[in-house]
Amino acid sequence: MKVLVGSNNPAKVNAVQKVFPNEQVEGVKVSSNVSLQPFSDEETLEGAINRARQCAQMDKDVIGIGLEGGVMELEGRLYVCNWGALADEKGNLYTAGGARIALPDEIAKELKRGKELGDIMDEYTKKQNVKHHEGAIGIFTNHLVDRETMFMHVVQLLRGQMEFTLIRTKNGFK
Ligand SMILES: O=P(O)(O)OP(=O)(O)OP(=O)(O)OC[C@H]1O[C@@H](n2cnc3c(O)ncnc32)[C@H](O)[C@@H]1O
Ligand SMILES: [Mg+2]
Repeated sequence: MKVLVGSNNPAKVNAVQKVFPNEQVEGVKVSSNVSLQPFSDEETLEGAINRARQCAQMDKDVIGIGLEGGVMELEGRLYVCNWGALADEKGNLYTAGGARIALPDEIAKELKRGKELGDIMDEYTKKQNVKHHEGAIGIFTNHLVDRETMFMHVVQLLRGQMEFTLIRTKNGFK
């Protein structure tokens, strides 16, 4: 079985490879078909599903995984949020959400002005491509949880749900 990941971002592809160590994992460029900066859980999840479904249709005997980052507002604060989806050729779809943390006000302000979080983080840290490395979550947790680790958790939740369904179907329990 091949696992196609709808992104070439190493933080995403490496997370999937670590959760599927015995499978061939490949990153492929697909469109999320949502905004470059999703601004709600709904839009972020939709982006993940769109990526996963396109990957699942690309080849035979593959599963497709879509991982999408975004931001969402809750009680007046902006949180970075993450969603994942796993699709197979038969049309089964599994979804899971990742950790979220509140963003500092100065970051939220820039997001509301229309800037992308990835660009804001590069300016803020004076680094390049933070989104391919530790991500906003890594920076604002003092590197205790980086973007790859956070996505690994999402992918574990996806793989676990798929396996649960496969075992349930095989054993016939409800
Ligand atoms: O190449 P792709 O797969 O698109 O990877 P990406 O880093 O652009 O990630 P997403 O499209 O999933 O994220 C949507 C936007 O949110 C930003 N973003 C989300 N989480 C982030 C994080 O932890 N650190 C930095 N930017 C993040 C990112 O810059 C994107 O512009
Ligand atoms: Mg992107």
